[in-house]
Amino acid sequence: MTNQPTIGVLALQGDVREHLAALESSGARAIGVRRLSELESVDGLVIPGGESTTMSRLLSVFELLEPLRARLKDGMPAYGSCAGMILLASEILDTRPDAQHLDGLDITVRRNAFGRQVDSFEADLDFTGIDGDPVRAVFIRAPWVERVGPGVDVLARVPEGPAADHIVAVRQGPVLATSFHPEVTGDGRVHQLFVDMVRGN
Ligand SMILES: NC(=O)CC[C@H](N)C(=O)O
Repeated sequence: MTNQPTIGVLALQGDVREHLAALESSGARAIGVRRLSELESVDGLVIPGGESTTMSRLLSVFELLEPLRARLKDGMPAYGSCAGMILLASEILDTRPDAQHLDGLDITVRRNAFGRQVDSFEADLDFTGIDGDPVRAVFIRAPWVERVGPGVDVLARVPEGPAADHIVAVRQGPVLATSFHPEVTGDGRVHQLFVDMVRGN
């Protein structure tokens, strides 16, 4: 890897373009990943928001599920946003029985967790590892994290309101996940954090 890492965005479904742009702004070379050769060529991978059960089905259809599990097991850096967080988890609550997951993070997530109170909302988060202003977080039918394993750092929680204290950002070694969508706010700091993680890997 040169100082400009190549970072893929899983491009089967979801808001791929926004992530590609945010990664490029953070100094990475960004490519969409739809096939095995593309997956093999990247130094790290973003799994975008979208719909986790659909994406899990498409991962099987495109024959990327096992290769992606293998790369994660091998230590490839990854960042999952919303549906991407769900896919990276080791356990998913409130999903379909046939939904697959990638086992890249030792966490239990609850899918559509905020939906019982409100589908979508925004909040300002204190985010460990990101200095300065709070991170404006946009949640869209988002999951939250109900359990973290021993090697997992909690980076952010909902600050107030009915869902206060629920975990919405975590990191385990080279794998980062957020319940929310930093690619839609124009604040590049979460992508910058991930690009720096890939550089440091
Ligand atoms: N914005 C999102 O990625 C929503 C995630 C979606 N609710 C799911 O279950 O996959």
